[in-house]
Amino acid sequence: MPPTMAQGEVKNTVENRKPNLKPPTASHYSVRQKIAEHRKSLPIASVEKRLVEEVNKNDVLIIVGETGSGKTTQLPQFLYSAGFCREGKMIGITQPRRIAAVTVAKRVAEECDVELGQRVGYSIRFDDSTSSSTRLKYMTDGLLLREALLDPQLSRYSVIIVDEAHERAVHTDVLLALLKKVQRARAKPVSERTVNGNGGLRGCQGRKLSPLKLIIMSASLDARVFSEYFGGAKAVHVQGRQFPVDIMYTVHPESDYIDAALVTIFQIHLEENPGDILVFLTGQDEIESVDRLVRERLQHLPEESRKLLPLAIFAALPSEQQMRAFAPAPAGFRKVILATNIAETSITIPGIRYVIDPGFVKTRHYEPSKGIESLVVVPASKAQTLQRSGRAGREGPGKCFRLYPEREFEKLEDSAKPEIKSVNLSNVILQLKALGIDDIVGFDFIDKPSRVAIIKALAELRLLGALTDDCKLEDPTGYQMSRLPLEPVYSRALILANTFNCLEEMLITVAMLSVESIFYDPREKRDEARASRNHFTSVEGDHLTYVSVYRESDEFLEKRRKESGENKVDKIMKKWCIDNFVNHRSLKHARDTYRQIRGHVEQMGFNVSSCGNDMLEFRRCLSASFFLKAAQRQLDGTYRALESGEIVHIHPTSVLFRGKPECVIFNELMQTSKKYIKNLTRIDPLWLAELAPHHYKTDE
Ligand SMILES: Nc1ncnc2c1ncn2[C@@H]1O[C@H](COP(=O)(O)OP(=O)(O)OP(=O)(O)O)[C@@H](O)[C@H]1O
Repeated sequence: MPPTMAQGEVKNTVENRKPNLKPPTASHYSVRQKIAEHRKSLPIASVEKRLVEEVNKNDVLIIVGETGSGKTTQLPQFLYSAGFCREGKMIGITQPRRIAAVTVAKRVAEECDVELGQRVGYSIRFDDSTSSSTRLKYMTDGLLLREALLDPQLSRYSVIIVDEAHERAVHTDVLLALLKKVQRARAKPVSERTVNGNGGLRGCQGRKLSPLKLIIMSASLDARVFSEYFGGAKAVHVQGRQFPVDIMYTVHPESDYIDAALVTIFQIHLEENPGDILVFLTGQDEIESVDRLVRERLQHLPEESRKLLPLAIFAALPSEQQMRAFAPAPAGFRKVILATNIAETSITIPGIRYVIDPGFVKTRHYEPSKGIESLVVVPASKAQTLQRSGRAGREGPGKCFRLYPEREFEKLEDSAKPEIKSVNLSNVILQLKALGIDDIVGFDFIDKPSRVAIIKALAELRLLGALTDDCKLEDPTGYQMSRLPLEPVYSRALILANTFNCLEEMLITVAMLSVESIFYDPREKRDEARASRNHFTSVEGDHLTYVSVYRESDEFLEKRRKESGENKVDKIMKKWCIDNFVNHRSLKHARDTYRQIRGHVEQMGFNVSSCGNDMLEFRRCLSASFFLKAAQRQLDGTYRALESGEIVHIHPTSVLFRGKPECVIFNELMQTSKKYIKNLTRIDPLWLAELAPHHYKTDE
């Protein structure tokens, strides 16, 4: 698995921004008027008074409303006007996804006619646009969890709104469980608030706090599960949606949904009224190949029909590139936005009138007994499908093209399985431990993860040195690991690299592993691509190769930056990437991630040193870090993963595919036609016993 990042701390505050003092213009008034009319027209507007009353009466309230009814943008404003931010208190609104937190905050700031970062702001991993005047704070649920590490009673908040709860993202589930505890703690008299040890919250003493209001918002109709979890909490339904969306199905199943999506894109482009298109695909690779195919097919159209602009949105894309999809298309052009399910909920992309939904989603699947985590493409659920079509009816009537027959829709699951049931729990458990919650098996989850999954994660955390043998958070390693916004195995790798004097190399590795595909391998030019990358391919494996790609690009960039100046950097980098068959977007993202994680480890007091050309030391450090994922070659040329005993194969994209070394460590195991291991380094098998003796005991 790539080192999927949890949410982290904050930077770049806008505390000192000056207010905008320009006098309003006529066009400003007309924009204000339009916004006021728009707000009044939203279905939620007619129930403002009732919702405020319900929030006053109930400490937990569940609000269910159709997509686009105005929940995310309006409810916080209603509560602000009703006085919930008196005495400097804040309303926190959490989202499962970063992109939603940012774009909705921007929109609400615009609606309130304030500068982003003043009354309305957002806070996501490594990016904080809030100030001391912020009262409506949009953020990811992971970020609020991290805030709870520093302020266990969330004392600055009067209300927390948990949005898109039906998605059941792992952080949302953990957050809801934590909020239940915080609510109880804040309801107690001050003298009883310090609850330590099993199931408690650490450090809850302090001045008197008002009760915390909790609002859970969801578009799906099943509020029951949340209501039961919160002891029969009241649910309110907001009726109505803003604009109708026509749903179209295919007559027959499509054998190739990529091709079907392409055909539909061009049908809409050539035959339908103006309006942008949003297509839901499963991942970066798919998005990039559809992007290429759209551009190729456009070349065969007459000049006047070529005004179609493909744009991408996926998680690994740097924020500023994601934001391009939100800008209006150039005059006369139609945008076609190729997105993963990160564009599925909460967001409004201006201009979208058409949605194309092939009906699939890539999700994580975890087999705790084998410790295997993989990404699998599965049919989307009904709830996801409804969210997708909802993206088309937000500024006017829309159309949604589902690329499967209607009878298939009926067979879909109502909602996706809670993520907590299908992920490696080591990250979640480490966070709970850091929050002072010790009894994980007895913890009050909405849906309990399996006992095997909990036990496996606890064992992994013990092996990584985060927990003691009796599962207590180990000081200082465990605390340091919980502070880094990374999966524990990668946090541990960075801490170890500090002692091996190769922190710089490990930072590069972790950053490069956090992007989906660093190399660009067009099918028709595969040999050419490999040859052009020969000079930075390391016979020792993929990690060392990533380090040399990163370094070479860095050196090249530094040299050119001096020669040509800052503003040409992006162009120069793009050319270097094309020449070397490196994915420009991925490398850019990896460079960003490197800077961010480096900031974190420096804040923790680590000195970023490099082992220079002594790659042996780096390989030993990789072995010490990833010893849980080691594989040994067998007589028939296949490999056996030492931890699970699974028979695995080196993935053809690995630089070790042909080399077939005796023993390797790897980061990712994926199941397609076979079980493949990806991101490998050749190691000496004796290192395992030497560097991880607690796991690989030798018989003497
Ligand atoms: N960035 C934006 N630009 C233009 N209009 C927007 C923007 N964000 C929201 N809107 C408008 O406000 C309406 C309500 O959006 P809001 O996000 O509050 O709805 P919601 O009920 O939370 O929907 P969902 O459950 O789909 O997130 C949208 O349908 C759209 O018309």
